[in-house]
Amino acid sequence: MQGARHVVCAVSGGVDSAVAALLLRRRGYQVTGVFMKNWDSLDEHGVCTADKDCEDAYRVCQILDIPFHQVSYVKEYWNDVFSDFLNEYEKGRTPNPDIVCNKHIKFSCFFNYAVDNLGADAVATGHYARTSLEDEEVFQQKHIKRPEGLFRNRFEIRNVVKLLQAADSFKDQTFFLSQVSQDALRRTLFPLGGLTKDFVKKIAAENSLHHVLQKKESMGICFVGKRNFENFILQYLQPRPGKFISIEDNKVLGTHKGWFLYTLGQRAKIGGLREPWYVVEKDSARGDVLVAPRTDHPALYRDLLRTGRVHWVAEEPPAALVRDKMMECHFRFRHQMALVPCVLTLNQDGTVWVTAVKAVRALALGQFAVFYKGGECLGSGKILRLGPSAYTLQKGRSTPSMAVEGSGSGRGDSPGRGTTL
Ligand SMILES: Nc1ncnc2c1ncn2[C@@H]1O[C@H](COP(=O)(O)OP(=O)(O)OP(=O)(O)O)[C@@H](O)[C@H]1O
Repeated sequence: MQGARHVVCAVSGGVDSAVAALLLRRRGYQVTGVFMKNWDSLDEHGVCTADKDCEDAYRVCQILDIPFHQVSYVKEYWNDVFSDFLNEYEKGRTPNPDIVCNKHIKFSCFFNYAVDNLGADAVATGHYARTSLEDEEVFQQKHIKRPEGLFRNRFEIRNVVKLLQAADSFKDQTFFLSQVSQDALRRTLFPLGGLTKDFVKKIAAENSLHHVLQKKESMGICFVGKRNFENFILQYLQPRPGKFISIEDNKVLGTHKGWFLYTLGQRAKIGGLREPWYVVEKDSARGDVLVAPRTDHPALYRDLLRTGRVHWVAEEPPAALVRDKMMECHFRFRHQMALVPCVLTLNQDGTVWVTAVKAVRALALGQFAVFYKGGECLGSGKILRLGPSAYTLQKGRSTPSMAVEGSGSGRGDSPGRGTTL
């Protein structure tokens, strides 16, 4: 009889991956923990947080009595994630480095290392997500003792694997996994997919994993940490001074150090003004940031966008979308925002138009539109073009974000509702 199957678990030093590794051990797998060092600098207090996290990850592996490895993807992270992050900001977009990191680092570099160097049968992470395979396996294990060979079939039979939302819908992290490849997903376990965060913490407490329980949840962009975003980004991008301009009367209200410091919907602090103003447009060509006087200003609401080429997790693209050229589903463009019903229209170049049933606040170029249908995360595409806001339509003017960008040039296709962009 063969030995237990080998699962390499990404252990970050946090509670989720610690419990993921613990559960895998309990399921009888041979587990190895790997810590990835992706960012190599000091935090706002001059402490290298990666070193502290690595120590915590090492302790997790000691407590669980599993082998520990550390790998450095500092160079890969810089080239594939951080450079993209800076480029996107320079273009006036709002990037999502966590989605890009999962695609290029965790589910590519780490996945390949685990399989090729450590001989893993599968990898695992502490993400709150599920796959269609996971469900099948649970079902099979309920009725029969897992025979040898079942595990092998699980990874070798070329069934399409779906990415499914976690049972804990508040913690669901499929948004961040929406660009993961089918090959990696096929060999990935998400042991926390059926659990709530509270339950995960309880398991950690009951199993001597107190040191990871005390850590704070990772929030925001990991490499920025608690630092002031403006100070952080200005270490890497040259200031590009420009004007704050009121969208209502084109009045110049003040100056800023660079449009890349602002995201749509964000409150802009304009020197000397006490009343709040909100960013509604960025004109990277002129360097201006257009602002509106209310957080719910109609200039912030749009119901139409176009993505770049969509990455479909399971079906490339969904058969119904190919057949009908249109498909109803839901989307979100920020983690944990409520899902928005929408209609997708497929273009020949693999991009899609997304028409939301009602206008949503603060859609921004560069964010990912992530698509869902019936609990399944279908995939995502980067937002490269926005439709007009009700306000701009009413005023009869075009805005910078409506300009053609990158792929998705709008050649001869339309969202199918008579909108002209
Ligand atoms: N530096 C790292 N080294 C190894 N694995 C990592 C690292 N960072 C993240 N991961 C993996 O990715 C998963 C999701 O990470 P993320 O930071 O988004 O979530 P989290 O809820 O804070 O997870 P955790 O509590 O395990 O830190 C982690 O559970 C872990 O499996």
